[in-house]
Amino acid sequence: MNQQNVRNFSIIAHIDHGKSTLADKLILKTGALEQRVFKDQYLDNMDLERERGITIKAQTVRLPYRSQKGDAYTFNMIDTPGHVDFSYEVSRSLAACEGVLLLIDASQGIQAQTIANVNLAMAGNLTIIPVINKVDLPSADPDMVREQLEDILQIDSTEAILASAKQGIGVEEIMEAIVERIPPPEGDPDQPLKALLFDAWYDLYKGVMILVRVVDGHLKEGMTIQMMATGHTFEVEELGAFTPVPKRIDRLSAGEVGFVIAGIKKLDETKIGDTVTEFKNNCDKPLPGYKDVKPMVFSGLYPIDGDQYENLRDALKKLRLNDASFTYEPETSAALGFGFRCGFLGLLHMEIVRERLEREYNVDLLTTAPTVVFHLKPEHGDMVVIDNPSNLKKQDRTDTILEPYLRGTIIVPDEYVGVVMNLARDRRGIQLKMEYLTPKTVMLQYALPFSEIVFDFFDHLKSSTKGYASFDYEFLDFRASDLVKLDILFNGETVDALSMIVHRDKAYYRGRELVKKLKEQIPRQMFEVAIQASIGGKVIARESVKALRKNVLAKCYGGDITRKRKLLEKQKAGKKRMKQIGKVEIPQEAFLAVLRTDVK
Ligand SMILES: Nc1nc2c(ncn2[C@@H]2O[C@H](COP(=O)(O)OP(=O)(O)OP(=O)(O)O)[C@@H](O)[C@H]2O)c(=O)[nH]1
Repeated sequence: MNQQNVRNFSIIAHIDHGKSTLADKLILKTGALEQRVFKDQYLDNMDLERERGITIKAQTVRLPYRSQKGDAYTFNMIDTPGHVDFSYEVSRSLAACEGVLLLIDASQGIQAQTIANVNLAMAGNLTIIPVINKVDLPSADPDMVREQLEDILQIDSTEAILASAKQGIGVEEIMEAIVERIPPPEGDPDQPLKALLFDAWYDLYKGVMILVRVVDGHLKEGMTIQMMATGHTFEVEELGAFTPVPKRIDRLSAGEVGFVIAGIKKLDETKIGDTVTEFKNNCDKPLPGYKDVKPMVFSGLYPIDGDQYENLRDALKKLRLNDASFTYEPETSAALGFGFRCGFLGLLHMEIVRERLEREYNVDLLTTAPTVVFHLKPEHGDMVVIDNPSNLKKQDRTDTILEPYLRGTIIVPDEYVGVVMNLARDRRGIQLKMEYLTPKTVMLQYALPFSEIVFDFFDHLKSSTKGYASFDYEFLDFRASDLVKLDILFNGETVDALSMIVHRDKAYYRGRELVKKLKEQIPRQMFEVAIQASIGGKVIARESVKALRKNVLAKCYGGDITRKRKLLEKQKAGKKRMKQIGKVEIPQEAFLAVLRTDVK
């Protein structure tokens, strides 16, 4: 394909503004896939994505398009995820594009992630085609969105296309705009190969597959390639593109996007953001690459049944092949035995990993309460990373504990400004900025401790603003805070997996709330269970669960042995998600009780 007739673009939007629906329509309209084989949201092919209706992993498809003037084009379309946990995938995708379709819901208008994504696109000097979507809705207000485009994003609103991805309105116009407005890729086909590796995953049948955008030169089968950051060399076995079904092609030229299979055994041998070049005919210098993504939220994963430890290790290894953004390493807990400490990008990411492990690899898991990562700086000596509160052993007065802060951006109608300010203050937020975007819409920016927002901030924000607020965040820095370790004891024994690090001013409140919630979660046992919260050895709260003897067999008068067995089986199943700690049996829910306590 002539380089002049290639268009590489992404669709960016706030969550639920209709990216996947539009992507589907583009696939259908270009005739890449027949209606017969088409399933809604074709690109969301992971089961979980389909069930939750969200896009997790960015997908790329190559689409043929014949313009109204009759010329043939190739579109490379990259669908991007909308949730803030996965925003690193967005910036990755954008580096492979010359333009974006900026989708805005006509009834909701510009939201926090719209702004974050536009900033990324502008930083990458990409052409932006604004699309006002969902114009079919009775509540659609395209004029309001046009005004916002001008006022908030400084984008010429006459360029906006009115569309309904659902009903197929405006799709032709969008495809023509892609041809007319997005420039073809630059790059010199006669230079040595220079390609950006922007995604990689492990395919059960084909092994590691990498997705590249060729900048200069070309790739062809049989070529020996070299990864510039790692130095590894491989021979190209197969090249192809998703159309959306994988299709083999023998050459990828400057400006094109496609996948490469090159006998790469482990995902670790590839580095996303790396530059791929030809071995012995290297390009002069690598492309700028990406910042490494670091997990922000940590939690312990333990097999319910200790015998499943090796299975869990295997499952984690396999899953990591497909998701390099999550990390794991073995850890032991006095309470829970052998397990793994895992790092995630955020809570949604954590839930997804947990579900995939249980569903795809069939291991029953116990998850401990998530925590953010802290830095401990002793007066003398090196900084220690604390990704598990129980590792914070003894605190010296001279120790400094630092916690991660985020820059949170909130956009709300002006009548909710007071409510948002109160909420941010309760969460130790420091206001950085307040700006009227339009006479009725306000943007507030706060420096917020991550630990204060990780669990329930967004829910509170949504409910206190009747759903009108939108929120986006990015990592800011680590700051010293007055933090203490809160321990939980059952009958005098500390349960390390329940420890947490909290701000001193909130420690009493959190301790009291947590023991109350735990009391609700712990089933009555044959003896009384005392639940205590303590800080530095001093007990600050206590509740107790009264003793009870639950005799399931009492109901079985007579000697019906099958019935008796059934009841015992039932009781055993009920215990599945219990963990024996000392003499006390603790259900999974108890470990997550902290998620149900108000952070305030
Ligand atoms: N009425 C109407 N609904 C739409 C339109 N486009 C999308 N929707 C609906 O909006 C919801 C979200 O659409 P998606 O395409 O999943 O949104 P998304 O932006 O891809 O969401 P994420 O992948 O989770 O970021 C779905 O229920 C769609 O059916 C439209 O033009 N009109």
